[in-house]
Amino acid sequence: MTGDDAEELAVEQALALVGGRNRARNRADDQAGDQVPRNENRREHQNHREHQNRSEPSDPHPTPHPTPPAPATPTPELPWDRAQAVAARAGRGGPLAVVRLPLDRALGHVLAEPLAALTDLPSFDTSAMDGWAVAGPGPWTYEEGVSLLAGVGESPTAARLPDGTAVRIATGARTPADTTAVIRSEHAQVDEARALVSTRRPVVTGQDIRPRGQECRSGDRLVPAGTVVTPAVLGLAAAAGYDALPAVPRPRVDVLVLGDELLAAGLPHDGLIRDALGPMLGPWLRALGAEVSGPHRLGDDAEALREALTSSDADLIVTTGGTASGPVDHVHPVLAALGAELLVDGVAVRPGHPMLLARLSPDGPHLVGLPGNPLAAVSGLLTLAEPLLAGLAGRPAQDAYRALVHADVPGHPHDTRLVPVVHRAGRAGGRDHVAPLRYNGPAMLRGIAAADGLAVVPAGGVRSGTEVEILDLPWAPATPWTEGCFT
Ligand SMILES: Nc1nc2c(c(=O)[nH]1)N[C@H]1C(S)=C(S)[C@@H](COP(=O)(O)OP(=O)(O)OC[C@H]3O[C@@H](n4cnc5c(N)ncnc54)[C@H](O)[C@@H]3O)O[C@H]1N2
Ligand code: MOO
Repeated sequence: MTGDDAEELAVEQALALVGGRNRARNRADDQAGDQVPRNENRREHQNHREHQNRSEPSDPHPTPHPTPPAPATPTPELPWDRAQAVAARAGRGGPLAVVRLPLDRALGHVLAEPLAALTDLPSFDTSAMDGWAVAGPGPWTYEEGVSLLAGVGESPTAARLPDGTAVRIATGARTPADTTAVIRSEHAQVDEARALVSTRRPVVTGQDIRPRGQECRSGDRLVPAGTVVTPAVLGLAAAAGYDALPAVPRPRVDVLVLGDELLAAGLPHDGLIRDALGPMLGPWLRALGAEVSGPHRLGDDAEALREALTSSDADLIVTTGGTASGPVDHVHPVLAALGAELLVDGVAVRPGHPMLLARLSPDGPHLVGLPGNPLAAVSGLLTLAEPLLAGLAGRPAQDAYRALVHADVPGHPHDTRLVPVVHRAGRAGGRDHVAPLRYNGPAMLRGIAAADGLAVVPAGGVRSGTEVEILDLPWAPATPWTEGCFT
């Protein structure tokens, strides 16, 4: 068994202990990763790290080890939902820029202003069917060879339809003034010899006519600011007279991948592994509406990291790895050296608890530090980067939704868990639900690759049949369309 496997096993064993019968806050049970006190004196606290694994004095089953003094001012990890809220607030902090984008470049952007109709829709009374425009009660006489077609301006012969007459009309053609109704061609009897049209069906005034302004009047608000420009919004905007849309520019994101052990190609060898995050984060962040630069692979080089942070002109820098306190984990020391403000420094969530959110300077970019373990990085992406980007892009937060979970899902003793799930339709009268997926250890992507969401599992776990909050993945149907999502 590799070290990683052993670590996963330890995590799963710890989680298996939980399932409702051991919900006491007991850090000694936490084999998923011991707790790093979060404050500015991280190095000082490393000296106390060995003590963090031991039972607290209130533990009903204390270990025989002596209890060390607690660190002076430990900053607890933020609860998961608070961390999400801090990130969302950080994203909404500044005024939004507005650009006017031609329709063919606006897909996936967020509307900076409401879309107000520039015209009535339809902009004239329109035939909804191919058939006959008629005036008054039938039968109606018609003039051979005269047809009203879509796209043709007002016909002098048919600008007004006299009572008792009919004119051939195509779907989308403007109806002449005084038209009572349109008779569909399949409902009309045409007596060519007498140039007479009749119908056996009752004729309702206005039938198959789309009156001007039926869908909207000029100036009506069609969709609000904050709407993501989908293909349908593009169609509506074009119909309503727009050539360009007022949009919030995409937030620019630099992706910095840290780690000397990472290979950009080929098979793992000699202790080196493939970088799984570089290829994943660019498309994922684009799917969240960002314009992405990178991945820039910096190795474990504090100076390269400092240089990349100070020279970035992005709105958000996303780093991967180096968030913990190993000898080459440079994120915290470099942020401290730059005087960055830590808005979130550790979150009570598994996987991903070392994730962090910082602001490099009061008007500088934000930085989301994703832990290196790949599923932990996904957790940080959804907890911190997604709400932050939603704010920067002017996109309203998605309403949280819940779904039934089929199967008991073990919880962490005191932290939230994010567990890959897949939506399943209820069979034989059963309700739609989500099923948790295996291979959900912090270093694994096998579960999330098969998932369409992450279940937010509260501390202690949930029983089968419980409703849990679901975070959609960007490729799940409920999420906004963005151009180049998978390119
Ligand atoms: N003493 C402690 N050690 C660790 C703790 C802790 O609380 N105390 N937390 C553990 C947890 S939980 C996580 S998550 C990781 C976070 O570590 P870092 O953010 O510093 O990440 P690294 O140490 O650089 O890497 C961790 C792991 O992930 C692999 N990795 C990194 N980058 C990539 C990548 N781009 N693609 C694929 N795999 C990657 C790396 O090789 C390591 O195996 O810290 C624990 N340790
Ligand atoms: O449990 Mo860590 O947060 O591996 O992700």
